[in-house]
Amino acid sequence: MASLITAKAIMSHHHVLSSTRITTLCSDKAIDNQQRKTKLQISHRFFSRRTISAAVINSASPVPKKETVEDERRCHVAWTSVQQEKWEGELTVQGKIPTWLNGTYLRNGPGLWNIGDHDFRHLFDGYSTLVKLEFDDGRIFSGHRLLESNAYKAAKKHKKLCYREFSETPKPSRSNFKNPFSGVGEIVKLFSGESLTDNANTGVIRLGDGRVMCLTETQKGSILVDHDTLDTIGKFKYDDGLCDHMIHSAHPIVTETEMWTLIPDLVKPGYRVVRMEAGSNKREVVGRVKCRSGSWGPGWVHSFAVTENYVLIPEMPLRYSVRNLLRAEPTPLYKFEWCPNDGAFVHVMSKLTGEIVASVEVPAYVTFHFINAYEEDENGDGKATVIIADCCEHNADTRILDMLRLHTLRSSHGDDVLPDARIGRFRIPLDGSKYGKLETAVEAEKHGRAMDMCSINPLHLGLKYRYVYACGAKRPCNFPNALTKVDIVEKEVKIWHEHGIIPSEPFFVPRPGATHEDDGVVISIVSEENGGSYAILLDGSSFEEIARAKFPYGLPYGLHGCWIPKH
Ligand SMILES: CC(=O)/C=C/C=C(C)/C=C/C1=C(C)CCCC1(C)C
Ligand SMILES: CC(/C=C/C=O)=C\C=C\C=O
Ligand SMILES: [Fe+2]
Repeated sequence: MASLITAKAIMSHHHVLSSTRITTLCSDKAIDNQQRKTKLQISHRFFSRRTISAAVINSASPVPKKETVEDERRCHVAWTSVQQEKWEGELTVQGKIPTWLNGTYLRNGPGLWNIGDHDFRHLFDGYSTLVKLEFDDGRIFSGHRLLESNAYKAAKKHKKLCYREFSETPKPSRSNFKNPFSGVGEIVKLFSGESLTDNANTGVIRLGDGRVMCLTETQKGSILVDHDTLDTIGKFKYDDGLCDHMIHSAHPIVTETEMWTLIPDLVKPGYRVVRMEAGSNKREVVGRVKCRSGSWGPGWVHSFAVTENYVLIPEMPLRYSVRNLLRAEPTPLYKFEWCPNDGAFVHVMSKLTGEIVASVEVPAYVTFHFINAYEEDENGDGKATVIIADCCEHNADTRILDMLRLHTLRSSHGDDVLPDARIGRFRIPLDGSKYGKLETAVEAEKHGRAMDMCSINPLHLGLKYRYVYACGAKRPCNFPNALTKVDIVEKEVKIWHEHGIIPSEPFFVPRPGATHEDDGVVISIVSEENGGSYAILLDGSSFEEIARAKFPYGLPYGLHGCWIPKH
């Protein structure tokens, strides 16, 4: 079977699409490489020859020459760059989409890992690629598109890396090689934010006022998009003086009325807790917390949690490191360092007053993602005595960061090499105690000792809740390869898995009017071993398949998504 497929023209009330040639790569092993490259060049409108062939060979740097063909055969489409900048079309649905599900699921993630002659090293380096699934009366209109960040546009124009990505630093220009002051210049560019990426490849959120924004950990990587066309609208301009802090959490907490986020301070280690009203571009500082550890840098903060009345600020022992920030070549911990001897902490701030109401030392932990948090009133007098906060916890093992290197992900030999993870549950007393607890919420074996990329019913944000949807594992694996539903009250787990798949974050959408927490659907996009991919819809309660819709081409792994209801 040839690996070129033509997507038919599709017309609907607002979709007038031209016929688009699209390409799958890993599906047809027999096709001759050279022939394949030629076809790609013909069918491809956007990428340079080198970009295409690099994507075909799909090599992570550095890969010995003789390995490339083997690598290509082994390579999973999850770690294969998208083959064109955009595509749009209707997907054929198998099964039945619930009639109430009308709106758009938008997913962001790194989808292009090479530019010019340069192959990226880490999963988080890739250029942002948006994928949409528009549910319309039982039909699915889909598409993907690369985000037009300055980092991506510059890379395309100059055919090289131009900004600092998660693990990569652009090479100094030739004229700067012999310049003894170029090092100082690089430091200035780093600390002024000039050299930092705006490649907003981590998540996408819908603000309460309806604006849709892609995000990463650099503040300049806050980019507005049109969720229908996937067009890049432009930078989100924060109308406050807080951008000089350069970085923020990649996971703000958004409701219909407000957005909360954390801004780490690299100079005076601490975090600003900020709030922005829906409709505004101005973040207000609600409070500031100083880091407790004596180390130079604040703990890395990818995400955090809120309850009804409090903001939880994690201070992980995985800390920003000035030494590693200044290094051109990455270390196994990239921009961070592991400082367990300096302690691990969680701080709790009042949303109303900005006061710190608890600051406890906890056992060492490593987490990208907080799941949820809530207040508990143990005395039954209406006053919160303890805060419960759950996160995807990697057993205080920092190896997970380096496991997400593309070469490691691509060269899977069926070995069981994914480090164990669990649902870590913090208990943070509000009585002035010095210590908090960190326990395993549900026996990790039940979800294959993998746990990340979580979602909950958004109506339970900051409140007591029961169900976590996340990626788990069917071992052996080198990456989470199953979808899981965890009942954290009954401590039961449901698993959905098919051989050879890599599913992205299971995203829960509640049914309007539902009275049960798990009454809704779970959406995920699955990359298949044979080079294909499909969108899957699971029933939120039974966790069984309701419908699926195959893409006419393979899509890579993606990170986080959001739901934009149709009004
Ligand atoms: C994709 C994801 O989850 C995380 C992306 C993180 C990024 C792009 C971090 C970038 C950074 C720099 C370019 C230098 C300063 C530190 C840091 C925020 C890690
Ligand atoms: C994909 C991932 C971890 C998987 C490990 O089990 C973490 C992603 C973090 C960024 O959003
Ligand atoms: Fe994330």
